[in-house]
Amino acid sequence: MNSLISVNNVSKSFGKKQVLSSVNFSVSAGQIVGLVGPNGAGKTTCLQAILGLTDYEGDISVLGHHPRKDRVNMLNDVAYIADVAILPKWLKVSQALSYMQDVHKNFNLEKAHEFLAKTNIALSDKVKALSKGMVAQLHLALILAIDAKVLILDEPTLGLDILTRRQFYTHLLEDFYNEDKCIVVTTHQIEEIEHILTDVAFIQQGQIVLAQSTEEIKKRFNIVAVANEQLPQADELKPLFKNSMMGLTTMLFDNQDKETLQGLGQVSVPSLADVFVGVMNKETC
Ligand SMILES: Nc1ncnc2c1ncn2[C@@H]1O[C@H](COP(=O)(O)OP(=O)(O)OP(=O)(O)O)[C@@H](O)[C@H]1O
Repeated sequence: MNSLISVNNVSKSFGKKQVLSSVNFSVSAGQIVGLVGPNGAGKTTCLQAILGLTDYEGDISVLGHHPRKDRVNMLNDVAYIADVAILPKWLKVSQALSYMQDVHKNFNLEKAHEFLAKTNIALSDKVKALSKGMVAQLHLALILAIDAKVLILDEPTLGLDILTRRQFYTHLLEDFYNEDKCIVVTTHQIEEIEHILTDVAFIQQGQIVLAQSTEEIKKRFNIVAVANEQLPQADELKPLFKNSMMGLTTMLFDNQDKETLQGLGQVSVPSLADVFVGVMNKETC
């Protein structure tokens, strides 16, 4: 597969505090990767290294460019949303569009107009007069109108209501994504983006603890609603996660034989959030 981003053995410290330790992963065309981890795990630092916004040890290549040494060329084909609230408040929507057209050679004004026409945002509106959700939509219009190969989204829907969050991801798939591009997205609301992810990378204390396609994850992990009389046998198989509620115990298993699990109770495919909780409770995976 055609690798658009490759991160090899990347480490990063702030003073004595190591926040990334030998991080390795790659992202190919067509992949939508969720970088998921608890608060302070190193997600933003990792994305900033990929974008050349912070220095690091190790090697990163984005579309063949070095993010620090060749940043200007790299940014022709990379788009980035860091935070929905960073557009200047005094800016008019029309000025934001002209600015993007002036500074970005791959910005398509017509596409931005088309996108904005689907919203309640007027070209004459100032950013300060827009609601948070509308600022996010404007931001998205500006970013999706860039014909970028790589899109990096760091918690792009933070603070937005559920309808706007859903709309955001729908637009992302319909108006930006195609098989020549890749997206890396961080979020704490994994259940909301699970359906769009092709791959996930779980990060914990600066280390990637699991990096796999969502398809492989669904095959590898199983949730079992364990019957009470089977609890001792189930415990022997060392579940990653165990939850008992109202007399019913559910357990998450990694790489266990399906038939054996079926003997313990009803087996189902876990959500990525279940797998995340299980993997985070385990030291290594
Ligand atoms: N500029 C900085 N100076 C010192 N420490 C920093 C700096 N930026 C981040 N850190 C530390 O690096 C670690 C990782 O932070 P980072 O922002 O990458 O985490 P995150 O996974 O994005 O967290 P969150 O989900 O809370 O946004 C944290 O312990 C944080 O305190």
